[in-house]
Order: sequence, then C-alpha cells, then structure tokens
Amino acid sequence: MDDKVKVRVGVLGANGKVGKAICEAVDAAADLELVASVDQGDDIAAFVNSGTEVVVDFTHPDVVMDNLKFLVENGIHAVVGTTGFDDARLATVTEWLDASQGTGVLIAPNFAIGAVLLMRFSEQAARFFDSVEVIELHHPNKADAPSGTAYRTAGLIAEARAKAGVGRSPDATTTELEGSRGADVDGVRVHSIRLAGLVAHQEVLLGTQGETLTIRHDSMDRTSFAPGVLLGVREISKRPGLTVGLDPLLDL
Ligand SMILES: NC(=O)C1=CN([C@@H]2O[C@H](COP(=O)(O)OP(=O)(O)OC[C@H]3O[C@@H](n4cnc5c(N)ncnc54)[C@H](OP(=O)(O)O)[C@@H]3O)[C@@H](O)[C@H]2O)C=CC1
Ligand SMILES: O=C(O)C1=N[C@H](C(=O)O)C[C@H](O)C1
Repeated sequence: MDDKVKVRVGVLGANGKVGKAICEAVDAAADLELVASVDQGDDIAAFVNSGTEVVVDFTHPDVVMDNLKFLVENGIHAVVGTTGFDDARLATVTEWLDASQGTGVLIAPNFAIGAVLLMRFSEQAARFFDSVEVIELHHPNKADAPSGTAYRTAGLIAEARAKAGVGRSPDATTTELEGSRGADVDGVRVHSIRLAGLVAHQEVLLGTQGETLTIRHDSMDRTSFAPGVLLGVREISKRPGLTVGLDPLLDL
C-alpha cells in the first residue's frame, strides 16, 4: 500500500501493557503507520511534530484528561481506552470538541468485541429479572475499581430497568461488614476481584423465580483489545465530536 494513504498513528502509554499490544497491532496493519510512541516522561508534542492524525491513549485515569485537552487543541483525533470517565468528564470533553474544527474522540470502556456484546446483552436482559449483580475480575496491577467496563455495564443495566419500571434488586441485608455487598453503581451492586494470573473478566448475574442467567466475558490476553482499537483508528476521522463506546462503529 502507498505510504501516502496510510493513517498516521501515535500511541500514548506506548510502554504500558495495552500500549505495547497496540503498537504491535498498528505496525502489523498495512493501512496504518506508527509515527510516534509516547510514554511517561516523553514530550507529548511529538504527536504534533510527527504529523500524527490519530492518537490511541492507554495511560492512567489521572492523566488522560490533560492528554485529551492537548490532542483536541491540536486537532488530533483520539481513540481512548483509558478508564475514569464519568458524566462530568464526558461533558468537559464535549465542550472542548464543540470548540474544535471537526476533531473526533472515541472513548470506549472496553474495546474487546465480546465485552461490547456482554454490555449489550446485559442491557437487553436487565428488565426481565428481579435481581442483577456485576462481578469484575482483573489483574492486581489495575489502578481503578470498579473497572470502567463494570461501571458502564451497571449504568446501562440501571437505565434499562428504570425505563421498564423495574426497581432495585431485592436485598434483605440489614447488617454488613462495610464493602461486603460491593459498590453501588446507579443502584446496581458491583464486586471487584483483583487476582494474580487474571487479565480482564466480567460476569453479569441475573436471577428471577426459579432461574438464573450468567453472562461472562474473558479477555485472555491484551491482543483482544487491538481489533476494536484499530477499527476506532480507521473510523474516528469520519466521526467529529464525542463517540462513547464501540457500539455505533459495530452498527449495534
Ligand atoms: N478500554 C479498554 O478496552 C481497556 C482499557 N484499559 C485501561 O487502559 C489504561 C491503561 O491500562 P494498562 O495498559 O493495563 O496500564 P499500564 O500501567 O500497563 O500502562 C500505562 C502506561 O502509561 C504510562 N503513562 C502514565 N502516565 C503517562 C503520561 N502522562 N503520558 C504518557 N504515558 C503515561 C505508564 O507509565 P508508568 O508506568 O511509568 O506510569 C505506562 O507505561 C487503564 O485505565 C486501563 O483500565 C485497559 C485495557 C483495555
Ligand atoms: O485495566 C484493565 O486491565 C482493563 N481496564 C478496562 C476497564 O477498566 O474496564 C477494560 C478491561 O476490563 C481491562
């Protein structure tokens, strides 16, 4: 393929666990060119100097907003896997994008196709069951709890149940050791496991009279995030403004 038509891609967090997998995937893609890799201590201006068109960010919730501000101000599209986005952060990013000239930002809590489908299936199932709880299981080096995926899943479940007029899951607990019932995310209980040997896993447990349904997804390694990220890289320039989640890019 002619070099001129390759999308010029940069990676932020390039030495990290996911960043490394993304650099390899970009290198292996005939239509993409890795033109800048930035990690802790490097100068983010490298993206401007190298003419980067799209930056992929897998860094840390504490730094991702500064990164995004810089990218939007410089008209560079962004595909963001870093977690930590609540409604307030998303609103801030939208404000920045409103003032930009057609820059696109995709923020997705999980780029693995199976995890995207898990979120969709959970949303669809949520109104049919009295009870629903989420368990997310990750490697012990993860900084945030609950995971971005669990946070988003619980939000989607809560929204679907509210729309259908389904109340909170029944729970007679009156005495508890703090934390034993997990975190309350929009009225949905979310439990976080951190265990050596794991990568990224999630279960959504639903129950009603005489039956339960368990929906589970497992990322066995970090290459699972690459196809979704590359899809975002190829599509984001056609989607000015903020896109949340991979769903619209998959026609879901
Ligand atoms: N959406 C998705 O599909 C997925 C999202 N994630 C999320 O992505 C993020 C990263 O995960 P992971 O790769 O496991 O984490 P790692 O800690 O392995 O990698 C993060 C990398 O970013 C670097 N870094 C930190 N601050 C900066 C900065 N200001 N500029 C440039 N680089 C920086 C870190 O350097 P140092 O170590 O020196 O601080 C590190 O090399 C997390 O929020 C995680 O939850 C993870 C998997 C999938
Ligand atoms: O930190 C991780 O590893 C992951 N983070 C994302 C999250 O918080 O949901 C996505 C995936 O679960 C892996």
